Amino acid sequence: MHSRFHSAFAQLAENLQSALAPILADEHFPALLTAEQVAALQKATGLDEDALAFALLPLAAACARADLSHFNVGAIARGISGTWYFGGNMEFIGATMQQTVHAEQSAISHAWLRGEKSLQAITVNYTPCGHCRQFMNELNSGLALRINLPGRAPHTLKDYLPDAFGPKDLEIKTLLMDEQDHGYKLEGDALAQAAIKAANQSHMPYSNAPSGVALECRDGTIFTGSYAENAAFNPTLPPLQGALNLLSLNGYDYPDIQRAILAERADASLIQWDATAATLRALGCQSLDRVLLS
Ligand SMILES: O=c1ccn([C@H]2C[C@H](O)[C@@H](CO)O2)c(=O)[nH]1
Ligand SMILES: [Zn+2]
Repeated sequence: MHSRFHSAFAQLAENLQSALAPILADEHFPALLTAEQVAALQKATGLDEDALAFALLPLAAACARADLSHFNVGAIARGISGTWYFGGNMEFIGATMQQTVHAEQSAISHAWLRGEKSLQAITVNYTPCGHCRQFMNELNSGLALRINLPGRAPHTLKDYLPDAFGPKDLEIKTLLMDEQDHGYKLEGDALAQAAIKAANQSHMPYSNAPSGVALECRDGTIFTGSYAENAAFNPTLPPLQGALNLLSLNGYDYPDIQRAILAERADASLIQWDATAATLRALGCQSLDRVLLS
């Protein structure tokens, strides 16, 4: 089991610990539970889905990388496929606060990048901040998304974001997690192709500037992140954040990054290159290349 889970795991109920132990045994447990695993955990614990998600939250919070605040937020996004995706907040020392990933964004981006088509619910250990409520309002589940918080009755995003501003106000019909393919040809080596593929799936209806990042670890594993824009612009999740989030959730660390590639258009209205290079440099990674989409 990855060391970040040790103390949270030790505090879980015994029946949950026994059922989870084989799932968590892999150092690179992908921080998600398939529908079958969720069903098995329910059977072992007698918990309903909502109660099980709350019981698992300490493990999601253990995925947080809150090196600045030491405030660990955990979230579990439940996909319509039945898979559950963990998320934790990520802070990047040596970068800017704007690079931070909130736990809700982490879980949602995780689900999206793993091919989930829509979300049913999200369980979080603290009340979601305004930025996260706005981020969630970009999703194709819309205001119907269920939000479960400890000690509160389940509500929907509609309750937590009254009088909402969103994609509709800008006449945008394609929403986050809707299937998208911007059709750029896959070229170059495997890492370059992974970055282009991620850019092809990006959600950028406001700028029309696709981008994707691919990170290669020393053991050859590749993680990709797609750019996810938001109607309110600032809650946008850059492509590097998506890739770093997956890498970290899968039990890898920044020194494991061997090579990084950003795919974007040279003539785009918004450019990721400088922010991507700056954040990677802060994490000790100097080897960033750029593939130009054309
Ligand atoms: O809804 C929230 C509010 C805050 N945080 C994180 C961001 C930052 O890392 C830390 C302090 O705000 O908590 C979240 O992940 N979700
Ligand atoms: Zn937030």
